[in-house]
Amino acid sequence: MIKAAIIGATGYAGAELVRILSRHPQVRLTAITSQSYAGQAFWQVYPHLYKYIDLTCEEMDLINIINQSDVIFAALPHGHAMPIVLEAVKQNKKIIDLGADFRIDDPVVYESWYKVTHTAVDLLAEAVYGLPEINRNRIKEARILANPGCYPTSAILGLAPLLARGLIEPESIIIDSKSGVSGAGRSLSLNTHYSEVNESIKAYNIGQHRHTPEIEQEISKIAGQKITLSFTPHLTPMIRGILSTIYAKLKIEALDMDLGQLYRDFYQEEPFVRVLPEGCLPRTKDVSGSNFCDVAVVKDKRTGRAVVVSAIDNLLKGASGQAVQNMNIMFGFAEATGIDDPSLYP
Ligand SMILES: NC(=O)C1=CN([C@@H]2O[C@H](COP(=O)(O)OP(=O)(O)OC[C@H]3O[C@@H](n4cnc5c(N)ncnc54)[C@H](OP(=O)(O)O)[C@@H]3O)[C@@H](O)[C@H]2O)C=CC1
Ligand SMILES: CC(=O)N[C@@H](CCC(=O)OP(=O)(O)O)C(=O)O
Repeated sequence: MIKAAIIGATGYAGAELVRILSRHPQVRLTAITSQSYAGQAFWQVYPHLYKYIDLTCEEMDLINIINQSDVIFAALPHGHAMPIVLEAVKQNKKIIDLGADFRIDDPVVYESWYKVTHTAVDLLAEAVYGLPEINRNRIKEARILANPGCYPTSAILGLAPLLARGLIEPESIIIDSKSGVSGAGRSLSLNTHYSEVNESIKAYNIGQHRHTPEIEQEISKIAGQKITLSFTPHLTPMIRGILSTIYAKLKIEALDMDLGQLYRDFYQEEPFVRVLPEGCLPRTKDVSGSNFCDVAVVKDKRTGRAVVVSAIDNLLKGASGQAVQNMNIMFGFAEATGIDDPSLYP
């Protein structure tokens, strides 16, 4: 049994961590923090978790919280994880950051996209990008785990088999992603309130979304060459889910290949990637509340393009489910412990 703390437990990602970890057989939750709800019982903030845990939200007393824990989850807005990671490393504890602060290898790239000064540059090289399907062996040894972004999870898992086999023209990649509104977090904002998002779909941040360098960095590693791509996110009137549709020009040698078989072989051993049978396409509805990433690949013979569709729940495989999957790997627990129930969401 390990002791876990969640910093930022009252956000959407943090609340999902509370829900999963409160039922995880190998974990005891020792502390949950909040900036605005300190002193309140957690269930008062999230009534659907009444009787799951009896912890009260507390202020971030970093040194003590880290001292009392074996693993710390940081679920804060980007720019806030650096002091937590520094203290966790000082106390030689494992830290899983759900934000973006340790995902980008190059601090200059991080600072230019996030407009935040990185204050723990010396630790960036140690951080492991936590996509188990790609980095499982490194995750086993990780002390600092950079949990991937939600859009990048759907994009990288969709592209990995084609890139690993060198079957697409790397500069031809276009990623078109649609997200539910919970991807923007719980804080109130004009862009995400009901009458702005309901019955409406819009593209945003074209060519300048912060997940672009993260996707490019990780798929470049898989391909073994530097890749630049087009990524367009969309906000859709649903609460959870991301559907990514990815287009890429196939190389000549791939035109006659069975791409579905390629994907099935690539993800054969993966507990959380489901390559759908031919003729079936992923839907956000089918992964909602689960840690699954559903994937399908279609060869568009007329244009010579591969069209890949992937679906995840942004709060689970795109955030907290994946964070627990990573924790399981880091501590040697069975990888699906606590996240193998497809009805996770009440
Ligand atoms: N939502 C999603 O789908 C995904 C989110 N992530 C990442 O996970 C992290 C958390 O996201 P999400 O849960 O959506 O965010 P929310 O806005 O829903 O929650 C943020 C949490 O951080 C706390 N917080 C906010 N500002 C501060 C601060 N200055 N100091 C201390 N605590 C603070 C909030 O406390 P309080 O409640 O008291 O205000 C809350 O607990 C982010 O980095 C996000 O990018 C990653 C993948 C997907
Ligand atoms: C719908 C929506 O607004 N989505 C968010 C996703 C960001 C997120 O959660 O990602 P990080 O973990 O990298 O901050 C956005 O586009 O900014």
